[in-house]
Parts: sequence; C-alpha cells; structure tokens
Amino acid sequence: MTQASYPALRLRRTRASAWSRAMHAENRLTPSDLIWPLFVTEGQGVEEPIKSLPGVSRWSVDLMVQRAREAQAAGIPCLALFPNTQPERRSDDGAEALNPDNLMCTAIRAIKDAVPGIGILTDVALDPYTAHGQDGLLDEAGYVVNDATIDVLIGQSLNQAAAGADIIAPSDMMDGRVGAIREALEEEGHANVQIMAYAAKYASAFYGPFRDAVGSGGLLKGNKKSYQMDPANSQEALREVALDIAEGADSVMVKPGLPYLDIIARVKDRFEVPVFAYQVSGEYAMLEAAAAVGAGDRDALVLETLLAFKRAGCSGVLTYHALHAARLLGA
Ligand SMILES: NCC(=O)CCC(=O)O
Ligand SMILES: [Mg+2]
Repeated sequence: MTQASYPALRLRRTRASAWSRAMHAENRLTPSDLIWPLFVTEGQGVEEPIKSLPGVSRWSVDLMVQRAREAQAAGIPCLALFPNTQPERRSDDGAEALNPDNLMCTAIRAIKDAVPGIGILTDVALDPYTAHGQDGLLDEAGYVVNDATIDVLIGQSLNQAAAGADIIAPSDMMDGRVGAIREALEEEGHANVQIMAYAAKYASAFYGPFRDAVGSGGLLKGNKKSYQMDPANSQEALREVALDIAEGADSVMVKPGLPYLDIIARVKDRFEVPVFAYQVSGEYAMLEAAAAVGAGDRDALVLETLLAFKRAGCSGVLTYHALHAARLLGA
C-alpha cells in the first residue's frame, strides 16, 4: 500500500480537537488496570507514614479494611498485600511466613470478610519474615539455597490461599517454584487460586523504599544478585517467562516497570499471556520527588507513566499511585 504524502496526508489532522484525539487513542488507562500495593502493620488504628515513600503509609488491619473499601469505590479490582513483620517475629528460617495467624493472613481474612468483591494478591518470598532480609534460606556461605527455599514457599502459599488469597505472586526468583506451588495448590483444593509469577524480576536499585516499608532494609546485608536478574539482560527474561508459563503461571510480571518497558514489550510480543508490570517504590519516589520540586505536574506524570505500561502491552500495573490515579480517571 502506498501512502499519500503531504499535503494530502497530515497526521496533525486527527490531533486537532479533543473529541478526535479521544476517538483515535490507541490505548486507554482505566481504574481496572490498577493493582494497589499496601503495607500492613500490627496494632489497632495505626498509620505509620514511610519516609522514603512520601504519601504512603503502613496501616493496621482495621484501617487496611477502609483502604480496601476506598479502592473498591474507585474501581480498583485488586490489592497486593505486604507485611511489616516485627523484628521479634523474624528468624533465619522465616517461619512466621507459615503462621496461619500472621499479619498477612489476618489482613486477608479481614478484607475478604468486609469487602468480598475485591481481589487479593499476596507476595510469596521470605524477605518480610527473615532476620537477614534475603528472600530465601541461607547456607553457611550465605548463599540463598533454591530447593529448600521452595519447600517453605509452598507452605507460605498454602497458608495464604487458606486465608483467602486469590492470586499467589511468588517474587523470590527461585528456579522451579511456580510449578511446585501450582502442584501444591491443586492438591490442597485451591484449583482456582491464580499464580502471577514475578517472572522477570531484576536486581534493581529502585527497591530501596519498599525495603524500608517492610522493615527489611536495615537487615539486608549484601545484595540479591544471585537470584534476581542482571539489568544487562533481556534474552534471559524471555527464558524466565517461558519457564514460568510452562510451570503453570496464569500471568507474568516484569519488575521494575518504567526502566524495563523494553522487556514488557518483548514478553507481550512473544507470549500469549497476560503481562503485568510493577512500578516499584523507587519509581514512585522518583515521580514524587520530581513533582515536589516543580519539575512536572504530578497528576500528568502519574497518568502518563501508567499509560506507557498499557502501550507496552500490559494488562495492568501494580502501582503505589493506584488510588490517586483511579480517582483521577474516574473524575
Ligand atoms: N516483592 C515486592 C517488591 O519487592 C516491591 C519492590 C518495590 O516496590 O520497590
Ligand atoms: Mg524463574
């Protein structure tokens, strides 16, 4: 097909009015694209602001239920929960992850009870529960051991599913954990519990505020490069995604978000599965810092970055801006 050329073809023609721009928009962001990560803490009526994440707080379970109601009213389909486990409940083996009355399970039950129509995604990894802040069990040399960690992750997943989790989201990056968790969920009667695999999770410098939020930042020695991916790699991300799909993941995640849009686009191009992005804490903090010094309009920055994920091929985005963005979109 030969294209007309200027002046018959003027691409500015369809951009000339708001109605026409709306009609020609190729991608759209809606509240149903947003998953809201929330941090749960112990106590009653407790709100703890997180310094490195301005505008984000940890909430006790009773207040978390109110957040769930607000999310539902704004059209957000799903919450992602993370616990701030008290230091005295942390241990080298992360056993608190298996406690049916831990903070996560208590929050899941309370939200499911009060707001049954909202989805709950739960993080599976041991870093919020270990005394050393790593995502798995360590050997004497301090290496995160793969297979023994998976045994604990299976228990953690079943614990969360029994409490009412709808989507199990393993973020640990152990090899083979998706298949092992899927098999255990089937055996224990949780056939409809989904798995969203953190399939391509990079060893990123953008996770700092999250570690403050779950209380593992000060504990973590070293780094997570022996299990999370090298930011230099993209071919390897496709292999990670292929494996997680083969093992039974219902959807896959790329994390962080904005610096890895190329990975999202490649994954979506290659595989016929829903792809989600995690716009992580450091990205949130970066946007807030820019807005705070007047380097950009906050609302516009938020909506533009979230729309970029849709353009790259995402079904949805985990973002700390979820409630704000959903309200902007609904307004
Ligand atoms: N497993 C969840 C995360 O590591 C979140 C990271 C972030 O928001 O920085
Ligand atoms: Mg993997």
